[in-house]
Amino acid sequence: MVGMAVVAAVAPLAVAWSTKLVLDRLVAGADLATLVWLACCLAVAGILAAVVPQMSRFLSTEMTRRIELVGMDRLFGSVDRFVGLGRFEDPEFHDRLRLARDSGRAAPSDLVQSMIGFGQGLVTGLGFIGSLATLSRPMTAVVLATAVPAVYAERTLARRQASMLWGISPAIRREIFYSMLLGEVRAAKEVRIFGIGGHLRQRMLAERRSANVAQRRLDLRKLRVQGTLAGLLALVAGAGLVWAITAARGGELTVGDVAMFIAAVAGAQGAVSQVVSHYALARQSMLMFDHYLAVVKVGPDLHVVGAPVEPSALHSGIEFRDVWFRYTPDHPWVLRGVTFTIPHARATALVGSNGAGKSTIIKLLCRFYDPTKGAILWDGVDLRSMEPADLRARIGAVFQDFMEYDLTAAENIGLGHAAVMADRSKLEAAARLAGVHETLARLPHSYDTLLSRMFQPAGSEGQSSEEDARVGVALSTGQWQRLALARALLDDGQDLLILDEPSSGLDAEAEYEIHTMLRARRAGRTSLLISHRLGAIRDADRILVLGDGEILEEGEHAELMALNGLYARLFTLQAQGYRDDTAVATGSSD
Ligand SMILES: Nc1ncnc2c1ncn2[C@@H]1O[C@H](COP(=O)(O)OP(=O)(O)OP(=O)(O)O)[C@@H](O)[C@H]1O
Repeated sequence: MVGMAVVAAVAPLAVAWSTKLVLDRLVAGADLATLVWLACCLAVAGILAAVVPQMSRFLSTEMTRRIELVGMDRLFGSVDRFVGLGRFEDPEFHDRLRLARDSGRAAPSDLVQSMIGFGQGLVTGLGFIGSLATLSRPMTAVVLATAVPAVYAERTLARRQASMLWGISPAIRREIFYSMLLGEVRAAKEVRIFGIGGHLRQRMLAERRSANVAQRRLDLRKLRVQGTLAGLLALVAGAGLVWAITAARGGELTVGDVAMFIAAVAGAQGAVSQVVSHYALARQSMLMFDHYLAVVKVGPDLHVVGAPVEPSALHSGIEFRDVWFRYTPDHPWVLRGVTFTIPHARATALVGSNGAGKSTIIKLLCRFYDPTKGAILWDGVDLRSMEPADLRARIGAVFQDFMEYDLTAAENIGLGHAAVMADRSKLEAAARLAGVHETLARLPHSYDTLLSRMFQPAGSEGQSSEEDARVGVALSTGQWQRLALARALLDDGQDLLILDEPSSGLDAEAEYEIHTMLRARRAGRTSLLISHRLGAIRDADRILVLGDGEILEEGEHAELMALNGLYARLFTLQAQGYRDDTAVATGSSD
């Protein structure tokens, strides 16, 4: 690209000088051979001037593609190294990530291109300025002087552009959110049943309008500044032309000199604008690249220790010791001095009303966050002294908001486990445990069927079987839930199995089956189960009742019933519901 830039920089100079020489020799009546030779030089310079920009355009897009790959790899490599969840919940981080993604793609190549363009403009500019200086020194000084306000103005505009882009980020983020709601299948049902499409569209447009206002304000400023500068340049060129024609008429300049003068003024001005605008682009790219660097170089999101302790296979239990937690200092306390133990080889259940803090306890257990006060101990060792990845390797989990991957059934269970993907028996065993094997085996391509909510793409009839395998099959919510369960059950050797509402989407029979399976599997293993269906957890070895961020009750089912507290009330309420229905059914059949 540098080579191309040198040729591209020199070619216009060669064209201008060849033109001048051709014209001067023509007027002086030179011989045909000289004229033809000069014309050939002019033609070659013209061809180079025409072709080189095309070639350098290809090279620059190729360079952009390659830089983009490196940039994306480093950016998302850094994001993947965030071990906690806190940053993902920070709106400012999302704005920065979006700008980092854009600038990581564009800024490095923009910077390289602007540096090359800068150098190219400098070479051409110096050539034309030198040529102009041979014709008129005052004119050269005037052309050079116009560069000073241009540099200042473009520098200011670049800074304003970068801060405007940061300023409109929240609006852009909200606009993206509304547009996703309008186009996403998951939101489509509610958008239609509640008729909120128009409202969301208006909100999306309002965000776009507010971003447009800021962009327009800057564009108008650019128009004023750049328009004034362009007018100034045209004025200088026009005045110079008047002088050149007058001088040629007075015999001071030849016809070739006039052609050279016109080319030199235009070339010098063009080169000055090129240098200035590339300088501005470079500056803006560097300012925007700060967002990329901010993400790539950001420190760890959770406390790290120099020499992490390897978590041992669990043999005693996990203890929450006076754990206090709030998501940020601006949020209220979610857990207030929670103390309890999840004993080894026992099934512990966590119950409590909505918002009591059950899922938060799980997030702390997986070390997605660290306690604000207090400690969580794995066989007596503080989780904060462990590498989160080592800890998580010992935990299997089904989250309440589990993921549905638009991938094949096999990948949905064994994603990331290359060995398991090759030997399907383990996959199938996990699927059988979760009660989803039959469903998956019946799919058109069995475990290799793509599971997708995006359904069949248009015009898929008559496609090859390879294409056919890419056609998605939709599962029901309960089936997806079983898949998530199979994913958690895949690794048999995990020390702790966490199940946050693992059966909320299942029918009664399936729930019974799954719970019988889990009960059998839990025996002798450490598990933590959250469920609002108290029938599902009544046989747990220990039930913890959480309320308002505190452990209110603790014990086995019978003990808690005898206590006649919150658990007993909730359990009786649920049981009552079933009994009433049974009574009605029995009564009617009688
Ligand atoms: N990421 C978050 N940022 C701030 N507050 C949060 C966050 N997640 C949860 N909360 C708050 O923490 C409290 C406990 O939430 P949590 O999800 O742990 O409750 P839960 O007991 O699991 O409820 P549910 O039974 O509805 O699943 C709630 O008041 C909730 O608003």
